[in-house]
Amino acid sequence: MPDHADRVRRSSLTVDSAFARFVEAEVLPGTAIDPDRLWAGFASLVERFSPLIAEALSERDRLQAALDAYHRSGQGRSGASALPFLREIGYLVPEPAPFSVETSGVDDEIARIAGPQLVVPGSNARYALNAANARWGSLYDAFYGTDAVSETDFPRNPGPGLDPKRAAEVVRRGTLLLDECFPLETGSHADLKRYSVRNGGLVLEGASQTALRDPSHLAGHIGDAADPASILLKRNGLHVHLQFDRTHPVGRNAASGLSDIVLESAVSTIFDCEDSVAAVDAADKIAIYRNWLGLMRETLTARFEKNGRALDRRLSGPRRYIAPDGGELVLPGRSLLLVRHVGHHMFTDAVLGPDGAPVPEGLLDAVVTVLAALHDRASRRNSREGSIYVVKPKMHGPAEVALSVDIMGAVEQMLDLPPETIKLGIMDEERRTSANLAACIAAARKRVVFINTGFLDRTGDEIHSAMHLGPVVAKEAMRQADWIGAYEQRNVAIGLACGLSGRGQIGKGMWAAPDRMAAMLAEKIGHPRSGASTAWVPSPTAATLHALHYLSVSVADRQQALAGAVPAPLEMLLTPPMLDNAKPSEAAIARELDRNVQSILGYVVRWVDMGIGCSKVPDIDDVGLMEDRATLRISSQFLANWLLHGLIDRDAVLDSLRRVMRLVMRQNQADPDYRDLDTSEDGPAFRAACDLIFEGAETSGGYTEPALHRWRAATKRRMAAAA
Ligand SMILES: CC(=O)SCCNC(=O)CCNC(=O)[C@H](O)C(C)(C)COP(=O)(O)OP(=O)(O)OC[C@H]1O[C@@H](n2cnc3c(N)ncnc32)[C@H](O)[C@@H]1OP(=O)(O)O
Ligand SMILES: O=CC(=O)O
Ligand SMILES: [Mg+2]
Repeated sequence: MPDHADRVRRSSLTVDSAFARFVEAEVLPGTAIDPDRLWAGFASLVERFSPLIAEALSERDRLQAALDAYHRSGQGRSGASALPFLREIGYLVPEPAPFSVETSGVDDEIARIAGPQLVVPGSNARYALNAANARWGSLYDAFYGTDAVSETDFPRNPGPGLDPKRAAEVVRRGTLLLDECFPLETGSHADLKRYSVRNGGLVLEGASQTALRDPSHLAGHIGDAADPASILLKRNGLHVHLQFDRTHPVGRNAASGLSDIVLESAVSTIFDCEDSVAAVDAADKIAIYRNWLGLMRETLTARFEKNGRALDRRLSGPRRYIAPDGGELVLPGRSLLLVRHVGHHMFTDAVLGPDGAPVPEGLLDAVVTVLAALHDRASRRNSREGSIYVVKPKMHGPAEVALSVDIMGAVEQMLDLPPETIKLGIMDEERRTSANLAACIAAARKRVVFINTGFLDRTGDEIHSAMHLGPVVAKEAMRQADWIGAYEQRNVAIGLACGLSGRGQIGKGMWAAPDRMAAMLAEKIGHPRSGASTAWVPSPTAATLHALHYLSVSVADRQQALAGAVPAPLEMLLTPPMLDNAKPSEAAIARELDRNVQSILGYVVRWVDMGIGCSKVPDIDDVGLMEDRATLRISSQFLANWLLHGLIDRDAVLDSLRRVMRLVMRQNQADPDYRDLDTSEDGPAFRAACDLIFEGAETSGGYTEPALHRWRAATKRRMAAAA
């Protein structure tokens, strides 16, 4: 039950006092909206949309119940056999007639420039600032600091200073990039002694004089044209900044003085209010909204200590160059920011509706984040087009997309914004959305700016959808299942058919192994090759490395080549990933159980006890994996499924939880905030993990929030009582 203490009345709403103060004293000033109008507008939004949201949620449950009954009767093992049934119950809607999206006022970062998309938990100001500034990143640092350059062949110097062999390899790899992407008429960039600019062209001096094979690759320079401090190159819409400094430890060993290669990296960034944060009450929501507001007002700063030094972080400014024609070229210093709201199924007691019930949290996200973005509409520093980019996750099918569109329209009216100022990113991460993707895009045709394969949630929903059909394949095998191949291919083919090329992004999912950059370099080039114009990365360093893929592959050319591609058959998409007769050995089952329990506990302990919504959690082999609510949904749904079908039993799960909790404690020992946590069996994290697994089959959508929120809120209450 929500706690009604310390609340104020606003219109027909009852609002947490601190929340009301935050909105009235921090968000509203500087906008033309006054508090009375805001709260009255929000109250009518709540009154209008709460019943519609409730209806959408019960439609989810109706369809899942119909699927469950169908599956219990043993039907639906192939997509082909299930199609008539899925049409009959309204799970599948008719395909729309061919159409093209009509979104206008879209910034180039979304519509035209293919490049990495970073995601950052909105609760962390230090990371959020870092993300906003991650538009540019040092390639040399990214190579030097990660396994992108082999740590076995070129070990890192444990002491201070650069290891010369590793540094030389970094430079060699940088030169390979330059030679591949900016080839010379003759020779290699490694041979050059001087880069200079003459008559708007790049003059390159080595043993002899040479030039860029494609002179249009030169985009600008900084400093004296005869001996520039920097040269700016451009390929496939992305800029590459060559930094020259003959006093720098790297530059002094390079004949040309090249000391770094700085890549345009995170072209866009998603500020996340959803799966990477732990926000269970008004205080948590305020902290996240305050960071977003600070970004929109350009006032956000963070002070922190790193390597024994106090550091202040603030937003970077634009970068200025002399263009080849002698004019000034100003490039954004920051990533274009989008904001991800929570899904329709979330409610928050930061505000209580006229009936005293928590309001739909998505409505609060819509109003407060758009209100904060009004500050940017005045300065146009984030969106030069004056657009506001909202990413809406976990929508099930076109009716829910239409509902989001109506909510955005109502928010625009309420805040006096021109229609369709708010653009919509559609996460294609629930099965009913993938299966009706064209209709989903059609429902948002004037606002849609991206579709993205959120394959992590999508995997969780795949398991939940088939919960009663039988045991599903293990997590690793899921990546090879038919449905996922069809899902990824269809997303691109349908996105292209709906005219997203040049108007919005077709995006791919997260690289969830933040320390495995060599593997990322090898695998994630598949994304631009598949025709996707962006893909998610977990960190600025990953953004810089993933940018190499877009420099190398022209997404525009790939999209042109793929135009008219036929989407993989719906039957394939809708064939569930069942184990069938291939029951794993007892040892394999035990390993899979421990592996998933490890992911769950490692993440949940930090969520419930420390309020950290996204963590790097060591897996059973000690590889740090990014865990968020979506990966938790997979692990918990997976175990719930094997439990339901008798591959594991309750005692085995409890035994694994007990053993793995000890391992998790050991893995976290170095974290000073961790030691005093309650990791006992009665502790909130253990119990949350139990709820996630034991109640997983019956939890609507297989979502993790009910258990996480319940136990985090209980922990916060206990901490408040003890304080
Ligand atoms: C399924 C989905 O919904 S995916 C989307 C949700 N997931 C995400 O948003 C993942 C975002 N990434 C993260 O949260 C983090 O990278 C984690 C939790 C995976 C790992 O975090 P850490 O263990 O702290 O990373 P690590 O110690 O390697 O690096 C920390 C440094 O990288 C920076 N960093 C790491 N991730 C990010 C990020 N996403 N944005 C900006 N900076 C980041 C930090 O600012 C820090 O640098 P600083 O000391 O200069 O501030
Ligand atoms: O939100 C992303 C996902 O994969 O889920
Ligand atoms: Mg997701």
